Amino acid sequence: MAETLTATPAVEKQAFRDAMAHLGSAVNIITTDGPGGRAGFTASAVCSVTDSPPTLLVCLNRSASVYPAFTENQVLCVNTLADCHESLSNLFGGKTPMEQRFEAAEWSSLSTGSPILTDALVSFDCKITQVTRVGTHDILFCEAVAITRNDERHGLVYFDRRYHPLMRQSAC
Ligand SMILES: NC(=O)c1ccc[n+]([C@@H]2O[C@H](COP(=O)([O-])OP(=O)(O)OC[C@H]3O[C@@H](n4cnc5c(N)ncnc54)[C@H](O)[C@@H]3O)[C@@H](O)[C@H]2O)c1
Ligand SMILES: Cc1cc2c(cc1C)N(C[C@H](O)[C@H](O)[C@H](O)COP(=O)(O)O)c1[nH]c(=O)[nH]c(=O)c1N2
Repeated sequence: MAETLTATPAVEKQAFRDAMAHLGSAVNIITTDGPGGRAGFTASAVCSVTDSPPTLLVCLNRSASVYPAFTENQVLCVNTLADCHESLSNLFGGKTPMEQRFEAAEWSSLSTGSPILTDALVSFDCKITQVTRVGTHDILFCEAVAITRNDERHGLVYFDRRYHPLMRQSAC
């Protein structure tokens, strides 16, 4: 007997989002620069994939205003935010004009030319090596070509739709 195909997902979008709000995650500003222009957005959908070659993934909504810049430049930097970066995260989280986003912090560059946030916890300067399309998002697989770290700062976590500082354990 033919199986009935249905467009209704087993879990509704809102139920999925409510559930995902229970997963704490680091907060990152993903930046790029190149022929497609300078752009940046806040992302929590970031994780390590493999260390050989050193690869992270970043999930980017194709409807975001920054999407064309990332696809054209093919490079990006994952700037992981510290506890002092809550307002910067909101600024890069949508709607604000691009110049205004970048004016709010200091930037340098490493290897690819993507903006490096000078006081980030860690910055992974990357080239995009592979892209997989899933639903509304593109999964960008990114190979790190340079890294800069700040080992003193405290972290920032997004959990339950709010920001929380994440303290380093002091040395004993
Ligand atoms: N992966 C993403 O695209 C993502 C992640 C976090 C937040 N956001 C956006 O930031 C804003 C505030 O988010 P919030 O966490 O305060 O409340 P929310 O209710 O919009 O989201 C709750 C959680 O659901 C997930 N989520 C939200 N939108 C998603 C999407 N389009 N695709 C996949 N997962 C998604 C995230 O894990 C998020 O933390 C919203 O506009 C949201 O869409 C997007
Ligand atoms: C805490 C938090 C976390 C995320 C986001 C927002 C916030 C506040 N946003 C949304 C993303 O930052 C926003 O869509 C972009 O800034 C693009 O917005 P404009 O289209 O330029 O207004 C987001 N978008 C995305 O494509 N992938 C992600 O992982 C996340 N994560």
